[in-house]
Amino acid sequence: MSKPVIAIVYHSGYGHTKVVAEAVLAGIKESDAVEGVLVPVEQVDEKWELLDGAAAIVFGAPIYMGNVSAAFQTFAEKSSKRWFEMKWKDKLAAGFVNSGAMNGDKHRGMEVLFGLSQQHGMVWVGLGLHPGNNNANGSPEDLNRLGGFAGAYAQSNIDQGPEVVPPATDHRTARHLGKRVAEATVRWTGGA
Ligand SMILES: Cc1cc2nc3c(=O)[nH]c(=O)nc-3n(C[C@H](O)[C@H](O)[C@H](O)COP(=O)(O)O)c2cc1C
Repeated sequence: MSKPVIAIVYHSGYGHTKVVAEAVLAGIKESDAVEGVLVPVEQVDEKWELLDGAAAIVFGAPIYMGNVSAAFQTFAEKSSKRWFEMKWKDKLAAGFVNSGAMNGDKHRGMEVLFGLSQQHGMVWVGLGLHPGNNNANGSPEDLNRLGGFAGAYAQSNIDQGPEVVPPATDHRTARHLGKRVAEATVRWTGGA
């Protein structure tokens, strides 16, 4: 039997959110029992069948003007064709967002990703971590330094390129999400 597929559907206008998507993929790849695939929204028209066959879909977007980017939202609207037949019902879902500001209205974007998953009848997997960087001994190096619960949050200084930001700590948090979704997928599907 083939391995359950976890697709990561993401948009990245300038490469920063792509780095986060790659970190999620690295976490998925820690498991031999599942297969991870990156799907940039620009390529989604060739990937609908792959998404229909996936066991889990992780959604990722940069925050533009306090919301997920328009390109991601275009993908979300195109996915309505799947919604009519409830093709994604009972797949696992998870999300990650990335923005320039520490807050930057990231959670608003995360709620859009969650809402998309619920429209499709999917089952949401959160981050499953305590917040880091929230006490006297805490540090920006902590896992989950931005203290998210619903998914993986990342922050990229707006004057630095994706080879520098988001920082390694956010890569680790995103990697944790990928690993968690892989483990959840094995439990949810009964494994390969
Ligand atoms: C059109 C536009 C709007 C943006 N709006 C926000 C915002 O509302 N909040 C924020 O924190 N950062 C905002 N940013 C910064 C981006 O979220 C940040 O640069 C992010 O790393 C871009 O990711 P990408 O390279 O994957 O596109 C905006 C950037 C652009 C280009």
